[in-house]
Amino acid sequence: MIDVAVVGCGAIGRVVAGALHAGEVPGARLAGVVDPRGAGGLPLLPLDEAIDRAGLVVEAAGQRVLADIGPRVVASGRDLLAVSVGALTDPALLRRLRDAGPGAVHLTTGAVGGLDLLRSAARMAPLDRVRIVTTKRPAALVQPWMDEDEAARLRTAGAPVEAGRGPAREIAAAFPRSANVAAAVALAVGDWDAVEAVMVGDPAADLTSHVITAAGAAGEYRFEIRNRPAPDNPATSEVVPYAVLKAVEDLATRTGGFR
Ligand SMILES: NC(=O)C1=CN([C@@H]2O[C@H](COP(=O)(O)OP(=O)(O)OC[C@H]3O[C@@H](n4cnc5c(N)ncnc54)[C@H](OP(=O)(O)O)[C@@H]3O)[C@@H](O)[C@H]2O)C=CC1
Ligand SMILES: O=C([O-])CC(=O)C(=O)O
Repeated sequence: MIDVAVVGCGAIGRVVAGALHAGEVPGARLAGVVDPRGAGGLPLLPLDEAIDRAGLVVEAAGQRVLADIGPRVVASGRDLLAVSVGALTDPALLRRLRDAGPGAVHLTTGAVGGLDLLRSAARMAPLDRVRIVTTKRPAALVQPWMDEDEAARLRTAGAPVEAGRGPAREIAAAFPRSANVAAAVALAVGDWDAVEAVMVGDPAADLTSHVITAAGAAGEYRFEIRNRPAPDNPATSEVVPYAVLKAVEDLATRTGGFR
């Protein structure tokens, strides 16, 4: 049985911690939740105690928190399941997490699919022309670094507007609550520079979409994902905590079963 600590009790962490606490994940149980805002009735722990008690720490709190706590978690010998994978745009953090050990780092597939096939194709030969176009409700894409005009252009958009376009490394850092998937694609193809990310705000986007395209010697790929936004955080797709729970279950039941 793995004891799991969940850091961050928002749209993702609350569902993950709730399912673990209710005994819904074979081989895993909740050690506690870390969140300065509280844990909505779930057992709340200070970070140090959570790391102490857990075999696996799930980060579901944001890119800055992953950067702050990640190296410490793996250095303590606990495994880390990272949700805010856009933090890995920082090469120094990526290196520290890779080298820190003895705990291992696992990444959730989060809001997207197709990463396994992209990884296989890139292993055969480098992929080029990799792109991810993310379309969400415009308000979810407003960022603190935007000037008034840019933020207003998004907030009042009556039609789709491009909010950002560039290398996955830049876009995943510029939209930390919305473009972790761009980092996930770059990590899957093993090349930050090969992946272009485009962020679109669309007032008619009832569903959040991620369209991933890639081409290379292995073939041509197009994955279109259309996710329902989480009711309490429209920047996050509702399916994400279930991707986390699937990863926790896979880690907890490494022997036997079908994946
Ligand atoms: N890989 C993927 O596909 C996806 C990744 N994400 C990533 O997951 C993150 C979490 O998403 P979501 O649950 O929707 O976000 P929420 O904002 O709903 O929840 C995050 C929670 O973490 C809390 N928190 C902040 N700092 C800390 C800290 N130091 N320790 C513990 N808890 C803390 C927040 O509190 P407060 O509000 O007070 O800051 C909040 O309660 C996003 O920021 C994003 O980076 C999201 C969607 C998809
Ligand atoms: O949940 C989503 O659809 C994607 C997202 O916010 C992210 O990658 O940060």
